Amino acid sequence: MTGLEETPLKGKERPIEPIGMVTGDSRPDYFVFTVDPNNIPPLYDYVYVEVSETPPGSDTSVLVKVLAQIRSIRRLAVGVTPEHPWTVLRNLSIPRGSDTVVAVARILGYKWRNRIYLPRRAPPVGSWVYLAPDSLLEDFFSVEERRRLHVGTLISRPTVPAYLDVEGLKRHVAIIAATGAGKTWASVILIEELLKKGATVVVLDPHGEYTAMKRSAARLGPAFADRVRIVKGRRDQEGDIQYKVSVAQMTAEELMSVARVPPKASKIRSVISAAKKLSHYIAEATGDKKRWLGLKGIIRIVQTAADAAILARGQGRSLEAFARRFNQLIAQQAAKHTGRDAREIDAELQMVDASKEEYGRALRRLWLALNRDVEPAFGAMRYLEELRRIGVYGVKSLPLSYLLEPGTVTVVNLAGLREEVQDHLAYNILLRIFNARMRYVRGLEGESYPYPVVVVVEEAHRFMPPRNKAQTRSRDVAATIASEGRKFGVFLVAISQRPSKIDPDVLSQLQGQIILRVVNPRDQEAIRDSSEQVSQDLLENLPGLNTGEAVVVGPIAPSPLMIRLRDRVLDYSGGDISLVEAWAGSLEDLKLLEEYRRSVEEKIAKLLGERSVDLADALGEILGVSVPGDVVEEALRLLVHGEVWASFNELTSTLYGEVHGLGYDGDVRVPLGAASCSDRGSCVRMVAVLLRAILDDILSVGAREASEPDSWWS
Ligand SMILES: Nc1ncnc2c1ncn2[C@@H]1O[C@H](COP(=O)(O)OP(=O)(O)OP(=O)(O)O)[C@@H](O)[C@H]1O
Repeated sequence: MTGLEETPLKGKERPIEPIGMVTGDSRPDYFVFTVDPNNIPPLYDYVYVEVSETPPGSDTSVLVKVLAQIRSIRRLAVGVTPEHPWTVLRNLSIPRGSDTVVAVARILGYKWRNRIYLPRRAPPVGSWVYLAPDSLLEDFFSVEERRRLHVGTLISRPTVPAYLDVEGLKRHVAIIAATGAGKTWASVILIEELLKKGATVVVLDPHGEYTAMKRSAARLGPAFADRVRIVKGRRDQEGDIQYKVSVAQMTAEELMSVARVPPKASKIRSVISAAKKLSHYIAEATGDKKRWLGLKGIIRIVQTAADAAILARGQGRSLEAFARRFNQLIAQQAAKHTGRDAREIDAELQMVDASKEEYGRALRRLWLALNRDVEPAFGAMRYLEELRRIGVYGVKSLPLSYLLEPGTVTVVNLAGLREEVQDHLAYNILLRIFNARMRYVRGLEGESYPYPVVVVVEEAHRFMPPRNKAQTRSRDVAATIASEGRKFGVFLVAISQRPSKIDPDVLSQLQGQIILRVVNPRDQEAIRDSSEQVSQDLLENLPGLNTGEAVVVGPIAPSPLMIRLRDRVLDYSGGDISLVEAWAGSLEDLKLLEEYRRSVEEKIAKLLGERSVDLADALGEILGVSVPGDVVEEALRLLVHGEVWASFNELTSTLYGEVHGLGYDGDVRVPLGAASCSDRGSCVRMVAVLLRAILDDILSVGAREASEPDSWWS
């Protein structure tokens, strides 16, 4: 049979008018057709041709409707060229509609017994091309009702819903797009649909963009009002509960890397790792884990080591004197808290010292690091104190039940944390989830969870960069989840604007892809390299997508889909800013500045025992250097807009701190009463740290202890 004879429905039989005819290059995967100039469909619309095929499992050929999507349309000039001068063209009358319109259509396949197959034959030249009716598209792209995730409509057919297949999540998903193209929107829609399916979802959210979902959860229905939960990484961020990592379960190396102790600071490192080692023995001997196992406990041990080193210097400067003093001082502190006899605890510690080689070795390391100068101890305390202020590192880990709950999305708000800490928390959370599922599946002892978990990782390139580009803790566990998560029911949804900056081993395992507008050629290449399903012509279409339009490929889509994402129900923040709101926010900042000023003035007055004070004078008095008024203003601004941490060493009357923001990043060390300002920047930093110390009541020890009662995990 020739192609024309094969064309099935002609003349009167035709239920709908054709809009074109296959005229050009025709292959099993695409064909070129000439379009009726009075009936030109839009780009990305769907057409079909009827082709005789022998579907798999069938031994006779049948006529099937092969669906195709229009990927390009051109009008060809007839009789005129762009070289024709205007004077000639003006006098030519070319009737409208007489030009030749040629379209290229990418074949998507045909449906046979509920499955999609790709044809083995090219549509015959001369075949009629029809606009696909909605019913054909609905059938072609249908997903079984209980498996479907309703994410939008077909890009060119707002009347045809687009569904993803929840079972496709087993092969993981990447959401990729240029910045501002709608990645977070897409992920929020996916989360809405997963919630409706009763999924357990965890979102690692470095910018705190997803926290707004909680406020709008009830919009999904009354049953969903409590289904969004926020766990915060930083004490002063938005969240229902603080995430906690048990310091005791971290290695000393891990602790020092999150505390950012430089590799070259060997004495400080030695002090921290020795104190950490000792904390286990001291907690055991005193029976008071809460007091000694967390960061506070390790800081207490370092402080005690510094005190013991100073005392030992006056007593023959020997390791023995140091160890004796150290054990005594620890025993005294422990006795105060436990009500036990100090001598009894001291004797117990001496026994540990005598019997446990590790204990003696740790004491020796402390002595070697501190016998000449106790500065490394203060350095160590500064690093640990900075980490402690974040609030995430404590005695016990937050129980997994706060992170994983059936039918609930838990947003882990990582905003405001340094990169190392974000990475460490991501690593800790991914590992706990993976292990909990593995234990459940294998029936092992320990923390486990009975339902599959979807982990959404925003800014995935931060956590899983290529091995040769950057080192992160979370990459290896993400790679393990990407390759083995399927077996244990842990699925990744990784979101990024820079796929080229995601480890290719991980990216290639994310077989489902939701790709929105991508302009950068390197990122387009990364997408092509990671997925066999993204054809060159799809890639070429990516820069032309509008915000909220996406290409979906992989097991999550019934067939490669081009969709317009639906409106979301849940809110998120971090979309384009509204200028009106932003400027109104600046008035809020002014208010906050005033509040800070008033609060500092009151606290300083109390500290100095006066009724009222001039802020610049009073700060100058505490520091021992004159402080100009504009420096105080700038330091207040830094408190409002930046991040300022402070800790205080009573023994040396020295304030330590760290400042980030407004171009003042840096460390600060201020001997109170003997400070000096080398330049304006250092002066601003110094005053900001002092203000922070005053605001947080850490200049008066009694007030600090009172304001921070030990919680069960800190
Ligand atoms: N499907 C959509 N329909 C309507 N508006 C949308 C859609 N998707 C995104 N937008 C709007 O586009 C803007 C950017 O969206 P979104 O924040 O989701 O992008 P993003 O790719 O996550 O950006 P970033 O890279 O900054 O995280 C927002 O203002 C959002 O409201």
